[in-house]
Amino acid sequence: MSLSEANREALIKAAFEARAFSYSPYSKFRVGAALLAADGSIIKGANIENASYGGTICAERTAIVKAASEGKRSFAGLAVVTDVSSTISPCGMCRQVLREFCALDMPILLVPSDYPKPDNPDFDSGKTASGGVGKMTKGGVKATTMGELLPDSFGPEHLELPRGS
Ligand SMILES: O=c1ccn([C@H]2C[C@H](O)[C@@H](CO)O2)c(=O)[nH]1
Ligand SMILES: [Zn+2]
Repeated sequence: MSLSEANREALIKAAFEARAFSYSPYSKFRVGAALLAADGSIIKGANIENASYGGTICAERTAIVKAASEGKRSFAGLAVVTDVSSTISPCGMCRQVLREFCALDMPILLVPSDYPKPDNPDFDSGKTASGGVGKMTKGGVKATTMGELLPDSFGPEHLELPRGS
């Protein structure tokens, strides 16, 4: 699976738009996520914090729960942007929640807050990002996939397996 250039740009723009609605008075760390659904629509989500702290919901889960609860359960890509210029990866809990609905080869774009970063030989090299999964791509975007972020994962298909007695 791969994203067209137009879809990639639309998804990145939507992630920035989503970030504007972050409710993050405690961490002051805004996050925006945008999911491209199989029907071509884009669903946005922001992190929504809570005075209890533990009730906080990340941007990625906001987006996927918004989508799934409106009947969209098949996706072609995800983009995530935060307030920092290094690329930030979804937390463990979000990876598992995304895994429920996203194919292992679904592209995930991790976008720096200063996107597009100026040209740099590494940014279009397709090199593996240092110290982790994914490839560096145009504008400083780290491109990875669901399966790279959550290898050897547990998913809905495993509940269909025959059970031992
Ligand atoms: O991938 C991430 C990482 C963090 N956060 C949120 C949760 C919390 O509101 C704030 C700080 O952890 O950032 C996200 O939304 N997505
Ligand atoms: Zn998360």
